Amino acid sequence: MKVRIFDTTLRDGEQTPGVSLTPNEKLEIALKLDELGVDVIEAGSAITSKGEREGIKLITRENLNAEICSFVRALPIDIDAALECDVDSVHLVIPTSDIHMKYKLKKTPQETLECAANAVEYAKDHGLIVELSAEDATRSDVNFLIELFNKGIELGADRVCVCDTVGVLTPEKSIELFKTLKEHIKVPISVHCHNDFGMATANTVCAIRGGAVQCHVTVNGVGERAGNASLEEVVMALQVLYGYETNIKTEKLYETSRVVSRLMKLPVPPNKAIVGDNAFAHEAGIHVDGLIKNTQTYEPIQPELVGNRRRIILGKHSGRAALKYKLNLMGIEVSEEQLNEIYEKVKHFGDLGKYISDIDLKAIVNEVTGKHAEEKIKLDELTVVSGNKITPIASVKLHFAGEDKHLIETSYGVGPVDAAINAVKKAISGVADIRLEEYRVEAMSGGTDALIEVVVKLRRGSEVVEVRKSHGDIIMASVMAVMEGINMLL
Ligand SMILES: CC(=O)SCCNC(=O)CCNC(=O)[C@H](O)C(C)(C)COP(=O)(O)OP(=O)(O)OC[C@H]1O[C@@H](n2cnc3c(N)ncnc32)[C@H](O)[C@@H]1OP(=O)(O)O
Ligand SMILES: CC(=O)C(=O)O
Repeated sequence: MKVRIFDTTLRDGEQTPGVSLTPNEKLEIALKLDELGVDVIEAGSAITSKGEREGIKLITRENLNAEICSFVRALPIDIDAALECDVDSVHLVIPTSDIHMKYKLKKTPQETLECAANAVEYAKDHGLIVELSAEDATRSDVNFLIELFNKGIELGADRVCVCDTVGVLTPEKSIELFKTLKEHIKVPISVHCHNDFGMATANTVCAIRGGAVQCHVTVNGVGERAGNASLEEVVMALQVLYGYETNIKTEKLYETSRVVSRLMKLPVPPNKAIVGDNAFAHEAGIHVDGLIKNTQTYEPIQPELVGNRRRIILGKHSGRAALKYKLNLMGIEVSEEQLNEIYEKVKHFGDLGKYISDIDLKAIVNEVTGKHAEEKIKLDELTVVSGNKITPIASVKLHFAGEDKHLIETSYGVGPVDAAINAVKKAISGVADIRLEEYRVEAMSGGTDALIEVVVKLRRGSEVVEVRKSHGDIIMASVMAVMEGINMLL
């Protein structure tokens, strides 16, 4: 069976406290979602604001493959706002639990039912596809839920949706509830789960097993409070563990995750299933040994299937097989005796609480083999000028050891860090094509004099290095990290 994916990253996902997307950012995410293959894009809630409507309009103008939907309350004013944006469908929501009807809506169940019925009729009269959605459905009387859904269906609702608004569903209850609903509802049933108890993925998958045919999900599981069911988890669980099909091009999951993370300014936790940077990372020696022999020993799926990649990390838990593998990848040959010595040093640094980066490993190898890699390009001078009445400007003087020459370059930036890194990039542009793929500030203790840790990821062709540098000055930490990465790639 093929499950329809209704993506609500741009609506419920954008309700993540503190997140707000510009119209163009919404469009960028919508284009990625369409490429990914979602069936429905809930582009927003048209009544919310002028900017929200601008974003939805930008998306509807693209004529994407996905159905474009707006959230609406059961109110004509919301439906009119959605119509103004030219959406295909509305996610027409009405609360059905006693607590929501009594305290929030201030309506009796009968008045609520009439409110929903009028709204469905209004939306259908205006040519919209209607997904009639019961808010707080999982704390509602199931007979009332069925009555309300069937009233809506009578008036033309095309689909219905059961919302576990505060995430209190359990997998067992989910299967039972959807089995019951399927017996009484003759249109496609959708499920919308929240992650308050970390059960959103399990509850969504169980809803499908019970009889739902469409699920509401968000990229990276973003959303209100603890978030929504995560698109990547639900899709992969449905496909790999239960044998359902979806239209998702799974190899685009990782890149979609990173676009959403970047635009929403919400980092993806390293241990996030499927798209986390640790989802296919291994340190434990026994695991890495197994992986080298056959990746299936410690990976349920291949990282390429979801566009992620395998990472072998060296540290306290590493074994010799991992070390040999890493050295081999880096093109470093050592004797068995040197290997043992390097291995002991890796363990020693691990015991000190350190993780061994590629640079650390190279330094250890150099120490053991007596070869000292020279710094090919050295930062001689760095000057940065920034302030409230000046475009940040930086100049760097680099020393190229091999040719014994100096190069001075100047550049602007949006801030002093950007200006400094732009100046370095400009200076080395004639030497090698090295791109800065990722820049983040990872750890900051309190206080204006705190130590700043900067992480950069640089690429030269197919070679990628990640470097961390700490310094009390964020500009120095940033430039030192970039310079070290450049030297590694040269
Ligand atoms: C579970 C969910 O995720 S629901 C979706 C949540 N999304 C949003 O809230 C979108 C962003 N919201 C907004 O921009 C604003 O809340 C607006 C524009 C929708 C409304 O703003 P306001 O008119 O100032 O109303 P406010 O937000 O204070 O209160 C909500 C009103 O909608 C009513 N309402 C809530 N849900 C529904 C519904 N499904 N159908 C009909 N009316 C509803 C409430 O009863 C309340 O009405 P009242 O003012 O008569 O008491
Ligand atoms: C409609 C919705 O987003 C919810 O009930 O959670």
